[in-house]
Amino acid sequence: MTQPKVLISDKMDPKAAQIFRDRGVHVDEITGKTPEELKAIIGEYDGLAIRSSTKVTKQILEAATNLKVVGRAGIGVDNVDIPAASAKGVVVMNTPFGNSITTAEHAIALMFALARQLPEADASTQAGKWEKNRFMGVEVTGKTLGLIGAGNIGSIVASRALGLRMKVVAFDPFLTPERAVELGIEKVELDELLRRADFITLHTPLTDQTRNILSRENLAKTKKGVRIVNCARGGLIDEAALKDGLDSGHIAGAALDVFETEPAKDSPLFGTPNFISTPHLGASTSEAQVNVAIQVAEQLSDFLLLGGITNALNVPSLSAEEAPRLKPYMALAEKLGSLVGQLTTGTIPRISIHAEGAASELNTKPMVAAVLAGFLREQSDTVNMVNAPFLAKERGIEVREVRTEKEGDYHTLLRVSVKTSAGERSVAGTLFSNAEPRLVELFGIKVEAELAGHMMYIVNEDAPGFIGRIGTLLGENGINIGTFNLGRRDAGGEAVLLLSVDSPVPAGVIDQASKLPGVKLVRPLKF
Ligand SMILES: NC(=O)c1ccc[n+]([C@@H]2O[C@H](COP(=O)([O-])OP(=O)(O)OC[C@H]3O[C@@H](n4cnc5c(N)ncnc54)[C@H](O)[C@@H]3O)[C@@H](O)[C@H]2O)c1
Ligand SMILES: O=C(O)CC[C@@H](O)C(=O)O
Repeated sequence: MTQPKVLISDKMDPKAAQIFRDRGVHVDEITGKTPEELKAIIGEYDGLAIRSSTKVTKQILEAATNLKVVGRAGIGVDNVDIPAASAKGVVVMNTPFGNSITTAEHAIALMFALARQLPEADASTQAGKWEKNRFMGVEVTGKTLGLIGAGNIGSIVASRALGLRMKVVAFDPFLTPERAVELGIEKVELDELLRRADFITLHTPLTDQTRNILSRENLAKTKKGVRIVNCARGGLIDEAALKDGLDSGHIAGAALDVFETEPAKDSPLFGTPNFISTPHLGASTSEAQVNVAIQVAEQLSDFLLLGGITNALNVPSLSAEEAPRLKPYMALAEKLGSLVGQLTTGTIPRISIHAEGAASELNTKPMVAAVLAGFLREQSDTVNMVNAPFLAKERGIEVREVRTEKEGDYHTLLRVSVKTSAGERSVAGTLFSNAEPRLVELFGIKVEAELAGHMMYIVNEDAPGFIGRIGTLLGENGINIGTFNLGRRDAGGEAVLLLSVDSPVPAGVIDQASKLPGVKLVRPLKF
């Protein structure tokens, strides 16, 4: 076996390089390269270890002719084009949990800095002003902390805040009532959190649902005098509205570790009184950096030397023998899970995976994990096939697995059913030519669709003229339709339409589509 080569392209604790060397992996540490410079050298490497500075784009991946694995020493992988990596067969791994405590501590530090105006008081004192009367702070004891996102980091923040004798309310649609009780926090809706919180701290991934969650409209609903901390991802807050809220005095303070555009070298917020910023330092402690460096080096070495897969975001853990047969089933399972995840809201007490015909004879565990990973990806960008079953358990989702050897209409079939407040809902798919995943049933309606790229799901009354109207609307907005899949319960009854489109459908167009005559529901989908 030739010695695998790994490139560390972002500043990382030296323990990572040491582990690679000790395990017999060749390692180069070359940081600070431009994308063009990285493109020129990436072809030499089997593995790439990164933090957040390196952007692993489609272009970089195209030039990475030998690359087998990308390892993110950290949690968020928004700097990696995962679909492009998957398409190239490059495994993407992260190191969940390694920096959670550190990031939670940074959020608490920023909360205190806001409460006592520490940066401004420090600058004034060191300027020789001794402005004792200018800096009147607030206590955090007895105040209400509003947590948006109560996952790994959010729940650590909650425990620290409770230790500070704060009251903690949380908005997280995927937080079960049992978990909230276990954490000692109160689960509330977003509007209630905005109304009640003295401090707000954000701990969600950046997804289509969380983008701009503190929009201008939502910021206006906050309590006067609120203080806001964001150590999660830029893009969760409307920065212009935040600036206006600080200027008007409605918002008493804001601290951002993350910005919509990074590095943030110029922002209208800079210089605003009661605004504090740090340059994405959430994970920057020696302890966290040692944790994530060790984890990423061990994971990449295991993969390159032994084929072991840990904390992968785009592939299941599989043995070498099973892999070829299971691969198309995994893709089908992931897509069905993702479809259900995108089309259901709120907490789900049960998810069932039913393998029928040929599928029932295979190892269904990775398929179940793939369904769960696809389903939970809407809620957490750190989920993978390894941690999806644990995450499902933590969220109180009962997972059922059923096998039926007898074939039905199809030689092989996977069915995913979820229990919702509206009853049991299920989708099913098969493999065409034993390799190509196809959706064949959607909530009781027969369809035949490939789940890929950007799509639209529409429920409408089956009536003449509808297809023309939706086609015209998309055409007028420059959106090209790739495929068109129709299904209906009965003639003149409820019909579903699954469209694949060549580009994302803007929210405004979704809104217009939902107002077309006879339309009951429109949802954008992404696979
Ligand atoms: N500043 C930094 O340096 C730094 C360091 C580590 C992590 N992070 C970021 O912090 C964030 C949280 O990380 P984590 O490890 O806690 O992730 P996590 O996946 O454990 O938790 C995310 C939580 O957000 C919740 N959520 C998802 N959609 C939501 C919605 N629409 N509304 C409210 N809640 C929603 C999920 O249910 C989940 O509980 C991530 O974006 C991560 O990239 C930043
Ligand atoms: O590597 C860093 O410094 C930031 C890491 C952080 O954003 C993460 O998502 O883990």
